[in-house]
Amino acid sequence: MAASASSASSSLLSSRSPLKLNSLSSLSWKLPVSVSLPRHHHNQRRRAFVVFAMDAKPTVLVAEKLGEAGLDLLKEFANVDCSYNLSPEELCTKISLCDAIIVRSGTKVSREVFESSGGRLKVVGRAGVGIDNVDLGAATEHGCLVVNAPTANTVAAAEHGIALLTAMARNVAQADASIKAAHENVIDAGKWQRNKYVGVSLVGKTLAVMGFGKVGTEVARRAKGLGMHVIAHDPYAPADRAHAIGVDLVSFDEAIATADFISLHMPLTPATNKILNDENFAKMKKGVRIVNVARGGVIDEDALVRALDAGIVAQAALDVFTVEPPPKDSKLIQHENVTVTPHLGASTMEAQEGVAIEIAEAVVGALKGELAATAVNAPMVPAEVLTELKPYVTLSEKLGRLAVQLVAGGSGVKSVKVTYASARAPDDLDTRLLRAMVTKGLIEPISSVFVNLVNADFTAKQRGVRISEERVILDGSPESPLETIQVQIANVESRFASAISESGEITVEGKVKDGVPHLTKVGAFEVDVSLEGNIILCRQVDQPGMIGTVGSILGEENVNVSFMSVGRIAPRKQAVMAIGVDEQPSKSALKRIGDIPAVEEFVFLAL
Ligand SMILES: NC(=O)c1ccc[n+]([C@@H]2O[C@H](COP(=O)([O-])OP(=O)(O)OC[C@H]3O[C@@H](n4cnc5c(N)ncnc54)[C@H](O)[C@@H]3O)[C@@H](O)[C@H]2O)c1
Ligand SMILES: O=C(O)[C@H](O)COP(=O)(O)O
Repeated sequence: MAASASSASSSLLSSRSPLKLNSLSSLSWKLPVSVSLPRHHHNQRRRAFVVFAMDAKPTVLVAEKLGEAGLDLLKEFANVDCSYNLSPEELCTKISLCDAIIVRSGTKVSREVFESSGGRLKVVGRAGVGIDNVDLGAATEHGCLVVNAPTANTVAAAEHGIALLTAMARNVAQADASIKAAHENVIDAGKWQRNKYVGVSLVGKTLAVMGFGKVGTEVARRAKGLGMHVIAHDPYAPADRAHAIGVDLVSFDEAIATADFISLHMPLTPATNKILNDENFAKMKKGVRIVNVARGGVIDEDALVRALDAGIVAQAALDVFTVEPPPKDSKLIQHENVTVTPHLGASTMEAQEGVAIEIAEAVVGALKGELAATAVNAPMVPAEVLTELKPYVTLSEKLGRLAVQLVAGGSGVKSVKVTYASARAPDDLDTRLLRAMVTKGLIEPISSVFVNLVNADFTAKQRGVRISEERVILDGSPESPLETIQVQIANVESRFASAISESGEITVEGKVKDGVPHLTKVGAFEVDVSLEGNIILCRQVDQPGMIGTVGSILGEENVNVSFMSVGRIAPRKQAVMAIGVDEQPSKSALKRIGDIPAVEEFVFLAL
């Protein structure tokens, strides 16, 4: 084995300047075109997005109100059609005449929209962060680039969070409604209810910020200014960033149990879906107050009504809902201790101007054939490259997912190294897609960001995660593109100490066997388990009967085991058992495994 190669920090789209894919002149907009790539892209030809002949002005449909500065930018380059409140049918009719569309969260850009465009629609611009209203799969299938504006509304969302917090504490909305209702009834003195609307003070109270990202950080700063004691829970945020503004990062349970106020700022992911539920409301201080300007789905809304009725939650202030607009008969909306706004977090003049400029620049850039740094769906990768790399793409993403789940809360991920062992010459292996997929695996489980080849490096850089790559050049014939991929996270603690290698990093390694990605190494331990379903890792004293004992527990708990593999340092010393399971074991099943005397530590990892 000849050792290695270069270490390169992420460079693709490493700044916000777009990557220019092609020249504009003399090319037609009607079809994606081919452009030559440099040597390290195998001299293959790939399709770029949209290209216009200089004489043909594209048409941009602006389907929801957009700030003037953004409209002006668009008009310099395109015909702009501002048509608001289109019905789905009207949108489908109009779209066949448009090359790009710009929306906020109120317009559904569905599969039907892409189908109705007859191939003309090339760019969707989301003037905001969340892209849940755009069918990304359909966009990609139709070769349509989706871009968003992820940063311009952060402060607006934070300010709205603070507005809801203070208004809720002082019953502003309820008191206002009561006086107005009284005036409609020709001044009913009884409605001048100074005693009913006595509020609570914020100073000295504990605020738990759940999700210490862009918005959460700004909320924390502002709450400190109000004299609140601010704690935060975010398993993936670096503790030093929190300390820098006087905020302590704490566990989820500590945050919800000690808070007088809880403000939600995490993305809606499978892990955060209904994270505030009956079980967690029961752990809260009686009389806690809750603010949500993140996504409605992070709260189990029925459980919140129960918690309000039981007096566990004294008040809630909500900007977002599982279904928007919420049904008219919603008990939550009608609850007297609940204050609501119609998803207004991003709705300030300033944020909308900022978002408008951000999205107009991205859409114009995309129409010119540039890959925008805020693109959220995949550009087209040459079919030949994709076919060969497909299992390695899956392997890369899953190794990233495993590695980040092994990080202990509060550690913060800053330095990741990806090592590719291959007999291919470096020029014959384009690792951008693999690096992007490792990044996707690392970042998506902990964020609302959609990561792909276009935005992976940008996203990593924005989050302060440095991804370096190393090549180990193997002897032999390069039949397959890669032998192994290793992902290492440095300077972190692990939830599973055995995942730390001798050199001190969380280390996971895998390879593709018969087209299927396998995990082959965890820390210093060699294992072999196919990366399908989920995985339990257990460190134990190597002794007879362990596989049977763990297998029996999982069998009794109706959890199907797909693979089991044991890697050990030496007979009767320590061993790591990797168990592939189809279902997520219950808490009690995991506890039973943890209670086996020979088991020293274990962790469940979702793929
Ligand atoms: N109401 C609005 O109009 C409005 C406006 C902007 C953003 N938002 C929403 O606010 C939320 C935050 O946006 P952002 O721009 O700050 O995103 P962000 O990606 O910058 O921050 C999200 C943070 O949540 C953390 N996180 C992930 N999983 C977590 C978990 N299980 N527990 C605790 N923290 C977790 C991440 O580590 C990250 O630091 C998103 O849901 C976004 O859609 C709403
Ligand atoms: O995702 C976002 O950016 C916010 O939720 C704001 O959505 P809006 O643009 O519809 O106000």
